[in-house]
Amino acid sequence: MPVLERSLRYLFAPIVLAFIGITMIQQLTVTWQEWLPKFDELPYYLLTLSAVLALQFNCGRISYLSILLLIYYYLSQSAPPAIFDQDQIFLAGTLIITFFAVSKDRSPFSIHIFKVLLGVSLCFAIAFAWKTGASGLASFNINQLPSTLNLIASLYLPVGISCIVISIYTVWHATGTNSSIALTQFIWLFHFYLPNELSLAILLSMLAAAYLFSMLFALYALAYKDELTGLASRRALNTMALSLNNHYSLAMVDIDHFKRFNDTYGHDVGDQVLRLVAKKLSKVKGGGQVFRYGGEEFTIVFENKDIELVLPYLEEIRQKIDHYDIVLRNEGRKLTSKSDRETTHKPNPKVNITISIGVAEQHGETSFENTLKRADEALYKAKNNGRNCVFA
Ligand SMILES: Nc1nc2c(ncn2[C@@H]2O[C@H](COP(=O)(O)OP(=O)(O)OP(=O)(O)O)[C@@H](O)[C@H]2O)c(=O)[nH]1
Repeated sequence: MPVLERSLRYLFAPIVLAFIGITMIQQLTVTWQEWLPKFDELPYYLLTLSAVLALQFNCGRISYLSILLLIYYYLSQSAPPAIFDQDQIFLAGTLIITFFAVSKDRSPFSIHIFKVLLGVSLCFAIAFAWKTGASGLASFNINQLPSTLNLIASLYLPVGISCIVISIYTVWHATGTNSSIALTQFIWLFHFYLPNELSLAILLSMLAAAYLFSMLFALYALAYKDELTGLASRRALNTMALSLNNHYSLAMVDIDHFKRFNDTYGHDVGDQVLRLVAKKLSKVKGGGQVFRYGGEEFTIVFENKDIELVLPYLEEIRQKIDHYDIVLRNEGRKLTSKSDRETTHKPNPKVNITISIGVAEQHGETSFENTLKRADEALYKAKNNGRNCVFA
């Protein structure tokens, strides 16, 4: 996925959506004044739920953040902690969010909990030291300090650096969890810089809801996406079959002699080839929806399309894969990128793979399983016919 798309999807979209959400809730709170006290309890339930769910799915970072926010909310509702002032808490929170943004998800019930405790304590220590140092600087005649030292005396510098680090990391490692952590930073900034705009209870409830949604999406991907190729999985195909009408064409695609390919070049290269074929297949024209059926088999469903209409699209994709040269690196026999190929002087070995396709049409009352079986039979014929062809 290009960097721009990753930035839009994982960094800017969640923040813009949260901003729109905040603005809408602000409008609503004007008319719902009497309901506001009822929201005070909500972060306790939602953050606890997200902490427990995150524990269940080994999303350690979301779990820790939920617990820390829960503690912060509890303390801010009762007696604010006396040892730290607001600036120190704000800076410590920012550093903790940055710490979680750049660390990996580990099981919260492992030895890593000590690393996390150490990291969090260190963030508090840095915040404390920074503020103390900044106060020392401020005791000078601050107007005589160079502007960079003025920046240090305020919190803009560390907070700015943290925001940049979180943003880069979120775009670089574009995942739902990292996106949620970037959103945490946004909500944290909003809470401290605009404290009177929206109550902490509503902000934290929104954030906890975002955590829960991100976990829900991760679960959805787990159930309906194939991990290796990123295509929709066989389970997704079975679910789609329930909503298909009685008019569609279905193609079964199989890579030819894939066992031989695996045996010659290794399983890792085989995996790369599967990804490559999946990428090519997903560009099939005619509105075909591509699924990984299992192993080296794929399924393409063309809704409301006759078989005569889809045959040229399938033939086109077969030819594209047939004509595609896969370049292997000499050492390690790994696939190379285009730039690698251009910079390496020694010509790398090229290999070709081909696919066979069997296609069947559903037009009437026969079941999905029946159509799938007929497409499989057509595929069998394509294999017997010498492979690298489309058979209906
Ligand atoms: N690398 C890799 N190989 C896989 C994966 N899933 C299945 N395979 C391999 O795909 C091969 C399928 O081999 P076969 O079913 O015998 O078929 P084939 O060698 O493609 O021969 P034909 O289909 O008759 O052309 C096996 O060697 C499997 O190990 C996977 O996820 N990754």
